[in-house]
Amino acid sequence: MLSRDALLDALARVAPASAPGQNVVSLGWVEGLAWRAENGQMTVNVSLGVPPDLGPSLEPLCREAEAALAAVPGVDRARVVLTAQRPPAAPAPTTPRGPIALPGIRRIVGVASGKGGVGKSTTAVNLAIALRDLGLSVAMLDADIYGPSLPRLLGVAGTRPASGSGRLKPVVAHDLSVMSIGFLVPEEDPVVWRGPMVAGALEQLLRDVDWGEHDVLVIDMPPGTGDAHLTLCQKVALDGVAIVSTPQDIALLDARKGLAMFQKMGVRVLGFIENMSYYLCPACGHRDDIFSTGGARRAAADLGTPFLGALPLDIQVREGADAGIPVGVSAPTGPHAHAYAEIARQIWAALNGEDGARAD
Ligand SMILES: Nc1ncnc2c1ncn2[C@@H]1O[C@H](COP(=O)(O)OP(=O)(O)OP(=O)(O)O)[C@@H](O)[C@H]1O
Repeated sequence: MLSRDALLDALARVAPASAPGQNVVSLGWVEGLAWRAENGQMTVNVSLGVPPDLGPSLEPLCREAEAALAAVPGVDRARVVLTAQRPPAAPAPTTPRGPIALPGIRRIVGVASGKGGVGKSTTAVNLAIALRDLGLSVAMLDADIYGPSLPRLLGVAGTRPASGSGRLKPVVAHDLSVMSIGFLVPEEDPVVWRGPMVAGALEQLLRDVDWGEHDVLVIDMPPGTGDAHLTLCQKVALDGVAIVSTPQDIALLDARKGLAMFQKMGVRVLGFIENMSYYLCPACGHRDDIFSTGGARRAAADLGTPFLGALPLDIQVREGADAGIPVGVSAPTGPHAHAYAEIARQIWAALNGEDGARAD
């Protein structure tokens, strides 16, 4: 049985030349450590938070750490990534702002869209998986009270959360700690709540849940700009939001509205993500820009907002969503997982102020 101690012992043998007598564990560089079976192979994911100036010179150390971990009995594969260390003054491990305190959650990121059906929830789930694969401990809140989709997308529809000492425990799916109104209300019941009830339900999902300790909480926000957004922006210490859009003009118009709303609420917009951006033929690899790709990139440039990346329209993404096994889980080394990983890395860097951007 693999244990955290065995993995830390292996990492304690990895010593950077810049710090004689020390190792990556004693230096406090091990920020994320997670392991799980991927396609029958026990895979260990580690993120090392290193001083920003040392980053580029430490790639060989990463490979050394991967070799040390792979030598631990029971480990088939190891993946080690570097992230720049947070400044020591960062207020970890709690997020103090916002009236709803979530002690134990270090960073909170929202995934939003200006309109429905652009693939926001699918993107949020795959980003959460990609953050997990950076070695981070990840929780997810489905803030779509009217149309919760996380239970289905994560293959845990029909699960009832356990409760203990008056608080609900998140449901664990693919190593993510998840809460959704969909676990509490039968899926076929249309939720016909008025605004204040939505706000109340959301607050309960945040407050009355024993979230535990996590590096990041990913909130799948409802589409559009409504009551739930106001509640989340006012009551939760959002560190930033990413806005998902498709390349079509109409969706972008809505995305711009979303951007304006968050800016008005003083929530930092981390950037735009273009979903269903292009079509990659699975047979020949040909790329087809069916929707005149690049709209979100251009809009981001116009609006002075970062562009976080483009994701293909792909049947594997949809099939994974329908089956409750996100494509990042079923094909962790495939091109989709890679595209989500690139965006997740930028988001994590931005949340930790490593992109040079100022948190508003
Ligand atoms: N990149 C993609 N390639 C193929 N299909 C996708 C992709 N992204 C999402 N989809 C599919 O598009 C549909 C809508 O996705 P999803 O439910 O994630 O959208 P949404 O924006 O969250 O919708 P809503 O706001 O209405 O909840 C789903 O069938 C999903 O499988």
